[in-house]
Amino acid sequence: MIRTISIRWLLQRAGGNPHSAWLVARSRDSPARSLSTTIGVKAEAAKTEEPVTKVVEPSQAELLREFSCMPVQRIRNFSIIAHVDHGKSTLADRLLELTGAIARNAGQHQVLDSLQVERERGITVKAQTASIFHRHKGQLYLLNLIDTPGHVDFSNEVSRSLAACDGVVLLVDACHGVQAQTVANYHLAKQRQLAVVPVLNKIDIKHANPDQVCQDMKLLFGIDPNEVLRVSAKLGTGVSEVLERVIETIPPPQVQRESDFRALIFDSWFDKYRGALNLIYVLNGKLEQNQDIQSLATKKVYPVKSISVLRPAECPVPGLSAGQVGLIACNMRNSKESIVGDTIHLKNQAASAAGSYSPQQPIVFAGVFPADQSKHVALRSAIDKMILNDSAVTVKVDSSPALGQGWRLGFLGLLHMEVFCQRLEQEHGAEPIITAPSVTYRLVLSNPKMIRQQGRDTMDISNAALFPEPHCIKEYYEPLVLGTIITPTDYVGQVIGLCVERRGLQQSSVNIDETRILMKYVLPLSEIILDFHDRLKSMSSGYASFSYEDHGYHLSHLVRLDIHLNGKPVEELCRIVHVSKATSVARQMVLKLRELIPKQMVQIAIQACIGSKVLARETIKAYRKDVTAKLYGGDVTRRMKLLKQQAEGKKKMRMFANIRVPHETFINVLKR
Ligand SMILES: Nc1nc2c(ncn2[C@@H]2O[C@H](COP(=O)(O)OP(=O)(O)OP(=O)(O)O)[C@@H](O)[C@H]2O)c(=O)[nH]1
Repeated sequence: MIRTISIRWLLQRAGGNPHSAWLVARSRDSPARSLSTTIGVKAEAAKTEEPVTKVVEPSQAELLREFSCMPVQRIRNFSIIAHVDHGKSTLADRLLELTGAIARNAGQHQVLDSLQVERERGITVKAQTASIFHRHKGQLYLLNLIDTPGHVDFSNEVSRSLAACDGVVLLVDACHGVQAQTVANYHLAKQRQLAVVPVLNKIDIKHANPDQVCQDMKLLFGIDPNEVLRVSAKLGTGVSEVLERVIETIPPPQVQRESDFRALIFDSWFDKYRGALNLIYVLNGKLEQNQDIQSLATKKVYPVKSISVLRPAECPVPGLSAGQVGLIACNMRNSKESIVGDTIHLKNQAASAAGSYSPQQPIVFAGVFPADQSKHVALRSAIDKMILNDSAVTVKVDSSPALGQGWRLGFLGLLHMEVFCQRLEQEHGAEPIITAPSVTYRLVLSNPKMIRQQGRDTMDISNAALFPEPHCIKEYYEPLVLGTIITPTDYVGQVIGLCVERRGLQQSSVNIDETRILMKYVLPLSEIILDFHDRLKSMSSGYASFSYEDHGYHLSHLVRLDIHLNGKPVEELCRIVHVSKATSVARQMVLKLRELIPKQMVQIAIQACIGSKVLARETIKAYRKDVTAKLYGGDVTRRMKLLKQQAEGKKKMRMFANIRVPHETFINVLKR
């Protein structure tokens, strides 16, 4: 006989506390008692002497009810951090499946990589949050999981995610071992004093070497090999132990429920109907719908229109308490109002800043202009919506005689820039022109007239078009980075060759084990932003890895390299380069442009120059229509006449030549 008990009735019997009712549901001492005090159970009784109690998983509605009254002690906030492709999103999938947040075998992979650009490129570019419930030793826990990106260009996403966490799952691929981004992310977590759960992934792969990787983790991070969990995120092996370890090792949030409401905005995005949505981490007190909140940065007041929790789909909840993560809509309109890193509190209550998160400083700058000035407003609105979702991008108004009004955007790397532009196109239908990206150089001016204009004797410049004449400059400085490279010893020669070619200076070299080496190099930032990572990967069959940190400015000698098409300078293509690289860069650029610019009705001369000195030149021949095709036999003079007419027509056309340069040329020309 199966009896199903009404949840409402059981809740009443348990004094309205679903959790205590749930606990009793698990006791199996007497059939009568279990039947009368159990929530969500079906009891199979009578058939056997020993009654069997079957616990049914709580429904979504019950879980959300649990959410509202979840004590802080049963909340864990953690991020999954790792090097690129070590399996973070796959592990997140398994955790979501295991906890019932998504259906098993739904055929969807990397569920949290929901952006089109993430699916197309197979990489995570945005950290994504999911609140999941898991029962451990009879108690239900709320786990806020954040899947972070692994690529160095999106490290801002990792830092902002860690601001809302008390611990991390440090995932390491059992085949590739510890990589440069593993080291960088581990130190980021340690700086914030977060608990670390070390996990080895991909143990199902035949040539995986988990013991060796554990030894490397011991050497580099001092992690005891016995503490390292071994899982296969793909097959699901050992994944439940990860959840158990998260609950046991990561401390509950250090928050106060009794004090006034205070929360950190750690992500935001734009919704067509509701405006800017803010993902918040509540540090103190409680927030409920229709309360008025105030931004600490702007002092503006907003009514809370809706509150929801991400599971990973949005589920409305009546309120959020300290320690919880949730999404609020409150009529904020743009990135000037919804600021990632800002603190919100209740209206007219004093509050201090909630978190120590501040976005990373961009290192690569590029001009972004509408292809047609009539699209200026649409592009501005698209950029504004995008920076709401990507707080690492900086925007300044810019203008160019050739391209009109636009913006100068700052990014964390070339991939970041490419992804941003791809998202502008895919998510907002904008197709801007992007100028050659550049780092910020520092110039000490010598010309008193220039100094008077600038008001100071140094000038920071990232736009090559504004590079002053050489006689105005006393000293040039360029930004450096301290790079960490981990490579198998087999490729050490090629990797050192690449670093030397990129003007790198070796600082140290340590053998991690017999097969791998960790090297530190000081490199000019301009030499690594474009294709250093790709070259490193391809020369080491994908095994070497690279991460970097700021290393200040260094004296240098720079020149401005101009590109002329049929004698006219193309401002978008001019670049600032080190003097020792000018000729080789000039040669590469003209050859690349010859490939990238399609043949047109006129001949195109491509020249790379410093001032009036031409360093390299290539020509793209014009299309030639076969005007003699219709002739059959006949006199040769007739043929000559037609060709002469064609040549005259072309001469005329060249005078009005308007060369079409495809949009993507401006980025692709820089890839070697
Ligand atoms: N054999 C095997 N493959 C795995 C395992 N976990 C992940 N993979 C594969 O590794 C690749 C990368 O997995 P992702 O989950 O996208 O890696 P990620 O760390 O999220 O990548 P980024 O976010 O771009 O840094 C995918 O092809 C996965 O199928 C595993 O346990 N075993």
